[in-house]
Amino acid sequence: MNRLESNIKLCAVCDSKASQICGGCAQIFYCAKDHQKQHWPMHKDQCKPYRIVVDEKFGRCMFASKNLKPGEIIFGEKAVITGPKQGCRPCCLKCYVSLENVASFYPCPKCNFPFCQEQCAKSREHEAECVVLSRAKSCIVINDVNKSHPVYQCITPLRGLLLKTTQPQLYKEFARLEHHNDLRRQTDMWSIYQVNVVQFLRKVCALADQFSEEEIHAACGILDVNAFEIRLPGNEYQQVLGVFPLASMMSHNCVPNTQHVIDANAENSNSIFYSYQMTVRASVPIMKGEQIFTTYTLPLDGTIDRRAVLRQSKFFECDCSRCSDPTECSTYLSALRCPNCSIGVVLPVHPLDEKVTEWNCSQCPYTLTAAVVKQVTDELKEEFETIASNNPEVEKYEDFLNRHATLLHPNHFLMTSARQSLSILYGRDQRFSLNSMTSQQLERKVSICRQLLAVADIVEPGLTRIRGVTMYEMYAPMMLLAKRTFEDGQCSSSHFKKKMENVKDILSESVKILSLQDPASTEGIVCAVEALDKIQRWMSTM
Ligand SMILES: C[S@@+](CC[C@H](N)C(=O)[O-])C[C@H]1O[C@@H](n2cnc3c(N)ncnc32)[C@H](O)[C@@H]1O
Repeated sequence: MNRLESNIKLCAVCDSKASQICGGCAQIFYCAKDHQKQHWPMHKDQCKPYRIVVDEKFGRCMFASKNLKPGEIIFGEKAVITGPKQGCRPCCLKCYVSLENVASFYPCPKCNFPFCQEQCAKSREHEAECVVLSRAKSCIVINDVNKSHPVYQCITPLRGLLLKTTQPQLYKEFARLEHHNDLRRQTDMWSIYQVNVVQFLRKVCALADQFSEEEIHAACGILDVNAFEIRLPGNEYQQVLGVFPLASMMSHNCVPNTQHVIDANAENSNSIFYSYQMTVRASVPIMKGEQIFTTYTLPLDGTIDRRAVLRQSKFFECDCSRCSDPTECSTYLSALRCPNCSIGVVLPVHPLDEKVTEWNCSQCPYTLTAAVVKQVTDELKEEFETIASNNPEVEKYEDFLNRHATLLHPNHFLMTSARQSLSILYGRDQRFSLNSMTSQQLERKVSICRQLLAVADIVEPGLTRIRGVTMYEMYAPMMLLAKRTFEDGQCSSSHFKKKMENVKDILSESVKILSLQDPASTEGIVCAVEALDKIQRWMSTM
């Protein structure tokens, strides 16, 4: 039995009975503080609240090595590379601003790639790749900045590959990531990469002596399987990817227990891409020995869509408890309403066999085939997309909710998405500014936020961005409603005070959650903190 398994904990320095535990990893014990101090130089590299384990199902994965509280940092990590996402529109290769937002761009004199300004073209990030890309200068002609161009597909894999010579230690970390070449070989993407990346880099950029076809495909696969999307403030389209090798060790679960933020302005360090810093925190309590999960999909999507994304881009069949449950942990995010009895919900009998499963009503013999459910859902998705992409308006989403209330469960993912948009639009749409909204409309906004929270708290529980943002959206209409009823003499001052206490609690929680978010997106946090301060001062005078 080793030191960890024994019930009697021994000091890591002198083997005497220990009374203290290392607070960082909860794995090592000491008899006294001075021995802990003495041991730190040896221990610091191993002192982590997680461990990486190889598992038959998940491959390498991460487990908590101590109990973690919600909000506690599990690890922080800087990107080994960043780069444009596949299929992105033309963007600056340094700061990733979309070139459609740039009045006149600066073409790099050596390789012809367009940058938003000369300074970006001369950045260290572009040096090594420019040498390679300049060999293909004549092919790098980007005329239409509103349309994606295939030449952007090779940039991020090339950045990964070039680490081999520019930063061999980082290349080792990059290259050991999962690429699933054997499974990807059968896909359409493989043939696209073969032309746009492999042949382009080997033939046109003359890299055939440096990188085999297999190696270049592996770089493409590593990005598809592991890269995280980086949301840059003010950048409407998610165009940027970052590789964070340690964060890649987190497996997927459709109900994750972590949240991560990526700060795009972290201090520069030795890597040219190191300014992107990821921080991963526990979003709920995680017990020692529990697996640490992130999510590779959108938590508010339904099971069929989430499983399709995971199958196509991550090459596994998700069988987590949410995917296996027809009700999706009682959220009913994929459920339909029964048109036959009007009281039952129609759910898949075998949610993991989505292509063939029957969908049965919970109250009557009504049944639907998987094909019919798919057809109906696809049509509604298309309708929803049209609303979302063409100047989204309150009335259009409300109309969508009304028209499909007899067909879709109130929590169906399309209804929930409509509510998520409405939770923001009410109060922000010019025709629905908070002060001009009727009390009924304010109540509607609060009720939409509550319905959204009820679902989000199950599929993305704990201290999450969606909870912070939704609570922030709730506080102002609640405060206005309380004020209006008080001023109209419809509630006593003690009742009013109680309501305001409730508003303060909601805002405080929102501030607490949003403060854990990317410091670069401080706008919301500053507003929330200011509002909280105002309420607190105001209440102290009541
Ligand atoms: C980002 S990598 C995670 C690290 C990977 N396990 C490794 O050993 O490098 C994603 C891959 O891990 C595996 N994986 C992650 N979550 C999984 C899950 N819930 N079920 C099965 N496999 C999973 C899949 O092979 C997936 O393509």
